[in-house]
Amino acid sequence: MSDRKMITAALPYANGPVHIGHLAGVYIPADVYARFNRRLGKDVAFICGSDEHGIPITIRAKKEGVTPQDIVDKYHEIIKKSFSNLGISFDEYSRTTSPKHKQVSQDFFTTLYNKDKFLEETSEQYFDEQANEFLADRYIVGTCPNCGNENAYGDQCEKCGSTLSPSELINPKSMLSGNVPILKETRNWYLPLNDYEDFLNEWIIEGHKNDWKPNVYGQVKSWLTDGLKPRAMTRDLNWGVPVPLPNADGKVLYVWFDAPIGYISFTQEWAEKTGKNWKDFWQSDDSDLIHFIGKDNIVFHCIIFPAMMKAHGDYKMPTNVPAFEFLNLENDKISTSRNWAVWAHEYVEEFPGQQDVLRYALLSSAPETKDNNFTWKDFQTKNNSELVGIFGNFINRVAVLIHKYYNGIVPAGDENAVELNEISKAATEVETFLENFEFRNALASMMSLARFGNQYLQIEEPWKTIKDNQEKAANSLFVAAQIAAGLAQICEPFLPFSAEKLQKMFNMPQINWQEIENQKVLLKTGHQLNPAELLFSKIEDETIEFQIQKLENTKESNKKTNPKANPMKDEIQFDDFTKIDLRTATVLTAEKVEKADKLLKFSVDTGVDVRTVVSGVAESFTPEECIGKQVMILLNLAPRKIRGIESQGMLLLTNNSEGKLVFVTPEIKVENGVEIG
Ligand SMILES: Nc1ncnc2c1ncn2[C@@H]1O[C@H](COP(=O)(O)OP(=O)(O)OP(=O)(O)O)[C@@H](O)[C@H]1O
Ligand SMILES: [Zn+2]
Repeated sequence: MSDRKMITAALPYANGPVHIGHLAGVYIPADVYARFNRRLGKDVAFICGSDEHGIPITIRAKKEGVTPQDIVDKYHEIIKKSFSNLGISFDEYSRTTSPKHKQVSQDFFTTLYNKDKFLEETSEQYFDEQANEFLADRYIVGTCPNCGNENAYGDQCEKCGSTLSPSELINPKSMLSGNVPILKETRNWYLPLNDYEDFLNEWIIEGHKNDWKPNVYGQVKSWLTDGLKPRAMTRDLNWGVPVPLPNADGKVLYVWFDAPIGYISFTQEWAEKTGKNWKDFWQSDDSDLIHFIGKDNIVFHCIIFPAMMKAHGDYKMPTNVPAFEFLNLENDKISTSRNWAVWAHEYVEEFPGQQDVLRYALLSSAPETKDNNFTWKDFQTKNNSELVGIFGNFINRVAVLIHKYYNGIVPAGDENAVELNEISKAATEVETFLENFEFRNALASMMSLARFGNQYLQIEEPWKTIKDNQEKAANSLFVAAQIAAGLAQICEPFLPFSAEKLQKMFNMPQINWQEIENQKVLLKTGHQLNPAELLFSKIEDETIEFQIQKLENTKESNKKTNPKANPMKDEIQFDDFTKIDLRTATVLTAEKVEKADKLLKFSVDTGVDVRTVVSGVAESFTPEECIGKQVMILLNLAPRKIRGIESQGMLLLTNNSEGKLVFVTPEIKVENGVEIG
C-alpha cells in the first residue's frame, strides 16, 4: 500500500454538458475514492479537466457557425461548475487547451520521437481540394455499402450500426464543400502497439488476473488475443496540439495521444500551485495510479496510454483501472444528441440543496459490473425510504431527543456497550469495499449502520424509558449519539454535504478513518450538540411526475423534429434582434461574376435604395430565374468586397432537401422596403 494516490477521472469531452451517466460511471465513484483516501491520510492528487480537442468539436463548431474555441469555452465552464456544485472534489480541474498542456504533450511526443519510438508512414487519405484540407473520417459522407443509407459517415453508418472506413463508402462527399474528395498522400507518426504486446501480456494478463475487474481484464485480453497494430498518433487537422516537428504544418497530435497526457500536465499545473512534486505521483514506486473511466475508454487506458508511458520510460504503470459499465435512463441509452439525459446542471437548479440525493441514488445503482438503469421512481424511493426513512429519521430522532431531554448535552452511558462495535465494523467494511472498488457494497455498509441505529432506538424506546428508568434512557441515547456521530464521519465520502451539516450538528471535527475505527466513543458525556438541521426531505409524486413528463416531451419532440437539423445557437436578447434590419426587396437585374463559378451579382430595389448584392447562388439559379423575384434582404450588414465588387447587404436563402439553395420570400407579394419582424 502506497502513501500516495494519483487518482484520475476520464476527461469529459467539452462538446456537451455532464449527465447522470458520466456521474454514475466515473465522477461520483472517483470522488468517493478520493475523499476516502484523504480520510485515510494518503497524499491524494485527484485530477481531471476538459478534453477540448478532436473532430466532434470541430464538427459542432462548423454546424453552429462558431469557432471550436467558442464551443469548448462554453462547455468547459458548464462542466466545471456542475462538478463543483455536486461536490466532486478535484484537486485540479483544467483543460487540454491550456498552454502547459500543449508544452507537456509536445515534450512527451518529442521524447518518443527522439527515442525512435515512432514509425513514420505515408498513406493515402481523402482530401478536399476546395477546402484545402485532409478529411477526417467523420467529415466524409456517402452511401453505406451495407444498408444503402445515403448519410453514412466515413467511420460508421448510424442507421445500421456498421463500422466503415471511408474507402468503403459509395459516392463519398466532403462535408466541408459537398465536393467529391480526392485521395492524396500524407505522412503520419505511428506507435507500433504490436511491439508492446509482450509487455502488456506480462503486466496485465499475467499480473492482474486477480485484482483487476473482470470486465476490464476481459476486454484487454480480447484486444491482445486479436493482436495489436501500429496506430497513428498524429492527424491532419487544424484543431489540436501541433505536432512539434519541422515540416508538420497542418498536423496535430491524435486526441487520444494528448488527452491522457492531460492527467500529467494538469498534475503539473496543480503541483506548481501547491509546491508538490508531481513526479512523486507519476514516477515513484510509492504511488498508486488509479484511472476512473467508463467501459468505452478501456483500450485507451489499458493499452495505448500504458504503451506510450512505457515508450517514454520514466512512468509507472497504473495500479488499477476500475472501469464502469454504462448507466441507462428509463430503459433507454443515454444520449447527448437525442437529449435523452438528466443533466447535472439542470438537476442542481431543479433540486436545490439535494446534491447528496443524486449522489446516493447514482452510487446505489452505479453500473459497477453490468449496465444499469436509472428511473425517477427509483430515485424517489431511494430518497423517501432510505435517506429520509432510515438515515434522516435516525439522526433526527437522536438529535431531537437529546435536545428535548438533556438540553443538547450528551448524557452518560456505557462506554463499552457492545453496540458501539458496530461503528468500527461499518468503517472497516467500507474500507475493505472501497479498496476493492465495490462502491455499492460500501454504500450499503454505511446504510446498515443507520439501519442498526434505527432498530436500536426502536428496541430501547428511550421516549418510554425516560419516564421510569432514566439511567436506561440516558444510556440508550448515549449509544445512539455515538452511532449517529459515526455516521456523520463515515458518510462523508458518499454524502459530503450531509456530512458537513451532521458534523456541525454534532459539534465535532472531521476525523480520519483510523480514528473512527479505533475510537469507540466519538462524543463524550457532557459534549454539547448544536441545533438540529434538516438533512433530507420527502420528494413528492408531483416532482417526479414533472421529471418524467420532461422526458416524455423529449421523446415526443425527438419523433417530430428533423434529425439533421443543427442544434439551436446561443440564446440572444430581443435587443439583439432589433439591431437586425430585414426588408422585402425585388431583384431588378442579375448577372454572372467573371471567373467565379458560384457568384451572381444582383441589383435589388430595397424600397430604400437600389443597391448591389453579390451572392453565392450561381450553382442553384440562372440569372434569368432570379430577375423579378421578391426576396428578403439583410439591409444593414456592413458592406464587403467580393471579387472586387462591393456587396451591400445579404439576400436570405435556405436549402431544399436536395441541398439546392432557395430564396426566402414573403407568402404573397408585398411592397419593397417593408420591415420584417
Ligand atoms: N451512460 C454512461 N454510463 C457510464 N459512463 C459513461 C456514460 N456515458 C459516458 N460515460 C463515461 O464518461 C466519461 C466521459 O465521457 P465523454 O465526455 O467522453 O462522453 P461520451 O462518452 O461521449 O458521452 P455522451 O455521448 O453521452 O456525451 C467516459 O469515461 C465515458 O466512458
Ligand atoms: Zn448502414
